[in-house]
Amino acid sequence: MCSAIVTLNPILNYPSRTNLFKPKLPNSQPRLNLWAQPTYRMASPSSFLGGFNYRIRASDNANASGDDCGNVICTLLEYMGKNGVNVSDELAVLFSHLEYACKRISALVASPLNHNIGKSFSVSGGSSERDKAKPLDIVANDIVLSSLKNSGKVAVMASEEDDAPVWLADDGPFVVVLDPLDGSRNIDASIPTGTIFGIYNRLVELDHLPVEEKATLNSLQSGNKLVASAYVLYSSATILCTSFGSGTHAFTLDHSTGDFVLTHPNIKIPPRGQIYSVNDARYFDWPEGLRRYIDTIRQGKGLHPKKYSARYICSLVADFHRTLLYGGIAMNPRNHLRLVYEANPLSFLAEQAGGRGSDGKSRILSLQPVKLHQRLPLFLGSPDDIEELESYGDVQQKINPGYEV
Ligand SMILES: O=P(O)(O)OC[C@H]1O[C@](O)(COP(=O)(O)O)[C@@H](O)[C@@H]1O
Repeated sequence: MCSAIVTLNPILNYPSRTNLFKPKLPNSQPRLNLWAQPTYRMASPSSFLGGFNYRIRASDNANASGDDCGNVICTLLEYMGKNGVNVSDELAVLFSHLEYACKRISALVASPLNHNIGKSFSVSGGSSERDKAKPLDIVANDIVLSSLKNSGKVAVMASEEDDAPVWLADDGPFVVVLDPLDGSRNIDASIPTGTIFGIYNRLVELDHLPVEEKATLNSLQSGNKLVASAYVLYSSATILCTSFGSGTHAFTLDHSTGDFVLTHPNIKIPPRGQIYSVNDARYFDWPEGLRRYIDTIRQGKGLHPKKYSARYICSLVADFHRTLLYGGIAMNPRNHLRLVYEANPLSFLAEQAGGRGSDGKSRILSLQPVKLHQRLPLFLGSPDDIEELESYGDVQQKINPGYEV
């Protein structure tokens, strides 16, 4: 873990860069030398955090293997290199393009112009008014699609916003599944939103199949085959939280340099929390087991003898991010969230942080998706809380009348 000392520098010192958000690794650039000259900056540059002096000190329990970059400011790109988790160059290129896409989405959701986007769009689809894609969903989807195309590393992209997966490159080593802008109906009130993505290897044994078929089958891989996953939270800070299969780590966007900087190495979810997160206006549609569980923990009569508190933003990435840091359970007990685009990537991050992802009965990552847009009940969080919840048996909401709000 790192500890930080932050002091205010009265002279704001933004670097005069014109290309803050350009991808660092254009597709065409050969990357043989990617890690040869690490660009570590020593701590305390006065420009960092737009005028804050910031020192990072490795604390006693800092990862001895050095995978948190030790005592220096460490960007996501650096972290992926030799002194960090040492992912393949191909995965690093893909991630740098995803990073770029998410910076663009971050700028978009914070832009004073985003409310105008709705006026120039008409969006169809969705079974109810609330299920319709919003204009920003479509724009975010296009941003990610173009970044993935440019990366040259992706065979197929399957997005929550598209009816079918998009085949991009026969020789792309990866498959990307994503929800480009989760919680977008919160945007008009400036409530946090997020992007979620999961990355699989392309299944080369399917290469001979027709494009449509191999695109679908590649995208329907079970969550335990994930190579990496991540979410990006667009909130008071823009945070990219990721796992490459060796722990869960979060990076915060430094708007003054355009870098995602490692701020939460090796996140460990508390074994138990004291917060439950659910839309409890649905209480009367819940099964008896779930009602009993929530009634019990609210009163402090559960296995953890403390009264639980409720927090519900109604934006999955934000509710999950808080749960990862503080512990407890983030849940949506009805068939609403998607296995492929949301439940699998977030369960991977939860497990890598010592937590769990469950549908109320089974481990999410062990489920075999049968449909791209398959929905299911989702419970994410602290291992002891999830275990206690599951012991109530009947926690999946079967009544799903289609809520207006
Ligand atoms: O209406 P509910 O059941 O509270 O669902 C809220 C959940 O739906 C979401 O908005 C996702 O739904 P969409 O994919 O339809 O946008 C999550 O961000 C949020 O956690």
